[in-house]
Amino acid sequence: MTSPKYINSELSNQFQNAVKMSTSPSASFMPGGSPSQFAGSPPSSYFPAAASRRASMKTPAPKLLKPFATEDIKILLLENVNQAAVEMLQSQGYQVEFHKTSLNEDELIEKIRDVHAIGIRSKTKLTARVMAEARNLVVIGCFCIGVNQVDLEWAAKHGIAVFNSPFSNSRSVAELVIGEIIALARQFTDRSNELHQGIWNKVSAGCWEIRGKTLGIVGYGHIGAQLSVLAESMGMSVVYYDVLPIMSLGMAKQVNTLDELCREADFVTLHVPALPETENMISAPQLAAMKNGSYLINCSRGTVVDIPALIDAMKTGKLAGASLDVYPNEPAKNGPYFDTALNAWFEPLSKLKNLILTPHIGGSTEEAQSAIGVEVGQALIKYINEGSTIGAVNFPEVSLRSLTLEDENHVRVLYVHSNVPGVLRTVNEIFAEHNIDKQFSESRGDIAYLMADISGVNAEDIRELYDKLERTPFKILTRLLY
Ligand SMILES: NC(=O)C1=CN([C@@H]2O[C@H](COP(=O)(O)OP(=O)(O)OC[C@H]3O[C@@H](n4cnc5c(N)ncnc54)[C@H](O)[C@@H]3O)[C@@H](O)[C@H]2O)C=CC1
Ligand SMILES: O=C(O)C(=O)COP(=O)(O)O
Repeated sequence: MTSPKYINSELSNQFQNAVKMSTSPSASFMPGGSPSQFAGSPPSSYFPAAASRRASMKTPAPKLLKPFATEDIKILLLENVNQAAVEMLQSQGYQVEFHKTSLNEDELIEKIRDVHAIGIRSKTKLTARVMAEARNLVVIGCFCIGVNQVDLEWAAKHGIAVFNSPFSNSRSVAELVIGEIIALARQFTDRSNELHQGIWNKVSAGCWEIRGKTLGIVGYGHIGAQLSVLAESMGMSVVYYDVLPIMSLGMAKQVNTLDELCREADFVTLHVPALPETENMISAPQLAAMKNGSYLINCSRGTVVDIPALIDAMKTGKLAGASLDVYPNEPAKNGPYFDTALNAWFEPLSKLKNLILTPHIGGSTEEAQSAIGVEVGQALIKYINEGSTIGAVNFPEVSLRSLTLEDENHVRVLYVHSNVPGVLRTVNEIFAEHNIDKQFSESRGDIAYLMADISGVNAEDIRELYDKLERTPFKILTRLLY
């Protein structure tokens, strides 16, 4: 990491000056944080002992160490993340800036510059270009399942941990799909639209029960497996295709190829992540392999279905219906128009019969959103306050017991580094003069992460530890909590 991250407001005059030059939080900040000592471009990456004591003096109990002045931490929350998360983060004393929508790239670059943490959902694209502008960012919270919107590798290589909520909205998606299967089989969105226009159209031709039909699930993960159980309970047979061999639930049967699944299923539903391998996974050849008069449902990602090919299959009657919740270019905020300039296929699509179009609402239920808010909010707090990376999607997972105020002469070292030979020897030489209470290290690909609790250190020792770790050639990010 070229630009270090956190301020030391006590131990260095240079840093103190930076702190004095800093501005108060802008008017758009949510209430809850106290006036900030936040430096525009903080020159150091460690947390101040005196500031932490200041913070803990303000809140004497409980005895969980606030290892820095929590009110210095800035968090940007986009895309209307749930209020449960907003309140949790505010209650830590962090400065929380909240926006209902995602931001375009220029706005995002402007906003991300000084924040330590950002919370997003599926719309906000955190590209290398955007993240490179973030001077203090140490953690990203994706308040959703998908993490394809973040350049995970770049983030890891620059010491930025990414967390998500791997299954808090799975049930909501599975229930939506069950609703869509019945809606498509009975053409009920068409009947409803007709009656809204005063047209009574009582028909049974082309309308079916779902009992006894076959559901083909592509991607038998959290959502696919949950859906499998629900579908069987309603009398459907289930086949699934996955790149991994996965134990089936109930009577579901794994098939060997996508082609086989397409040939067997009456309903094909997609539950794979956005990956290069899943791009246009359902295109003309797969649609051709599907049964005549079958149905397609996509609640995964817009990249997975080739929409022009789907339009053709609907127009020829090959498909009797389809349901889309996700699209290649989704708008940043709610509003009257879908951007037809970006999505030339939108107009022909919108005119098709028995085609359900929903605005990416698969995970949008009260239950899912509050559970996600709590889960990701907690992960952010654990990482910021304690360095725990349990549940991170791009980082080695490491945790040590919670910090306490038992020993004031204690420091927790968080050291993200390149996974190369010789690091532990070097680091342990740096630690050698002190008492290491606990140390844990884990690697993931090119990145490794070491946490160590060291006791019997004074402010000077801490400063020295920090400087020495910062000078190591394999360092990506050093944070000290005390
Ligand atoms: N519409 C919405 O609001 C929501 C959409 N999603 C999307 O649904 C996706 C799936 O979610 P989960 O079930 O939680 O994910 P998961 O990670 O639990 O399961 C995905 C499954 O897909 C399989 N897979 C990966 N590549 C594959 C390939 N090329 N062919 C066949 N199988 C493949 C994996 O092995 C895994 O079993 C998410 O990645 C997200 O993009 C998730 C939540 C809400
Ligand atoms: O959880 C996911 O991956 C989703 O697609 C839901 O995204 P959202 O939180 O609605 O932007």
